[in-house]
Amino acid sequence: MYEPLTEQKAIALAVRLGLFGEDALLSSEEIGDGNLNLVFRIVNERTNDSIIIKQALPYAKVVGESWPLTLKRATIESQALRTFASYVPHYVPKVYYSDETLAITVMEDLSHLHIARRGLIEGKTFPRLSEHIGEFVAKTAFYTSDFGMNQQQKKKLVQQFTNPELCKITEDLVFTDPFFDHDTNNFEAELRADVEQLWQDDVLQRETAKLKRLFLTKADVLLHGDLHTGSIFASDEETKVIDPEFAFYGPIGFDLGQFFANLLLNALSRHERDREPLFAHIENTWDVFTRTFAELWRESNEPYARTCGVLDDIIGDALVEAIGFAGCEVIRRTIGLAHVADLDELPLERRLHAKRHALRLGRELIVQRNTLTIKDLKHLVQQTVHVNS
Ligand SMILES: Nc1ncnc2c1ncn2[C@@H]1O[C@H](COP(=O)(O)OP(=O)(O)O)[C@@H](O)[C@H]1O
Ligand SMILES: CSC[C@H]1O[C@H](OP(=O)(O)O)[C@H](O)[C@@H]1O
Repeated sequence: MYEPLTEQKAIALAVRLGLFGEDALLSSEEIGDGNLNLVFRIVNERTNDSIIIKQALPYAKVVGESWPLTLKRATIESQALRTFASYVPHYVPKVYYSDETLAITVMEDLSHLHIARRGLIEGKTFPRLSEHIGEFVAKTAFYTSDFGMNQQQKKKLVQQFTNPELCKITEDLVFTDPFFDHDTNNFEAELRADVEQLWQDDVLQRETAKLKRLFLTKADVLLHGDLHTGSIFASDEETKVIDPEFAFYGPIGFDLGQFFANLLLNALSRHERDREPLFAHIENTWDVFTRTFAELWRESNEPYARTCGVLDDIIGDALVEAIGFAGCEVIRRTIGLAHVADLDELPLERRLHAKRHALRLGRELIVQRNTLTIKDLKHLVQQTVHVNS
């Protein structure tokens, strides 16, 4: 039977599963700071060995029981971690155990690393973050695509990772609600005029509709589905991606777009002189992604993989998508239901300035996505900073 764990019940579960030695002295702490789930850290105080037990609640934690949410997301998460581990084991936590009924994933404790969002807010640079995320996205995308795996097998994976309830959250919170006067939106009263301008922007809405349609229909690759900087643990040497409960088959540019957007949001939270490391990470992620994907492409059994221009078309589409999806993420993290600490922790005047900037940047990313290069993102940030402010 499903029941939500408490700190004590999490210890009892760890003992029942035999995850520690018999003489272990266990302590437990609920450390979840995300929007949806419980996360318990269990430590053997005698040896300092530790594990993480993550449990889905039957509702969205950030809203409460009025927003019921499938427990199946825990199974999607553990299966996605295992699938990613078969391609990039060094970039995901080890999964020790999972249970569909209890909606739990027991995994490696990564507490020696920093959540990338918090580290970036504190000014850390994580020099290898972009190299690692570029490789993570390229390998998981290629090996789960029709170019990197048996195409019949891929159709089975598409079924396995059909994730309608979690996709619906993204369809609503990323692609729809922020672009209309919807009651999930949440923004400072001082931003109302800027937001109302956005709601009346027909060009923006038409382009966002195209991006939403891609998200709804384009089953390219197995995505993480929520690859923001709060879903990444990092240090100077290591990077680990967590929390793939939104995993599903979607457009190749989506994970890159989420990642770029959250780097851009952190850049906007900083003084102009301190933004360069974020732009460098964006450009390097893209370089590593394209180089790695192109190398893997040579392994493809698809006859069209050897047709001149096909790889360029895929990479070109990925960039246009990534820039457009980044624009949607920038806007929703500014005025939608789920914000980012990078902006929300700024003092009011700086916050309002950064959020107005984010709204303009998000719009231009969406509307101009077909003509921008990766290097243009930095210039776009510079161009959109002072307009009308
Ligand atoms: N494997 C892990 N090791 C250490 N801490 C973790 C691990 N997984 C999650 N956490 C902690 O729990 C927090 C919430 O986890 P997350 O998977 O993002 O939950 P949610 O799905 O609710 O967003 C993370 O920010 C991190 O502090
Ligand atoms: C009501 S869910 C809002 C938001 O939360 C998810 O993020 P996370 O679980 O990492 O905190 C996801 O981004 C959803 O859009």
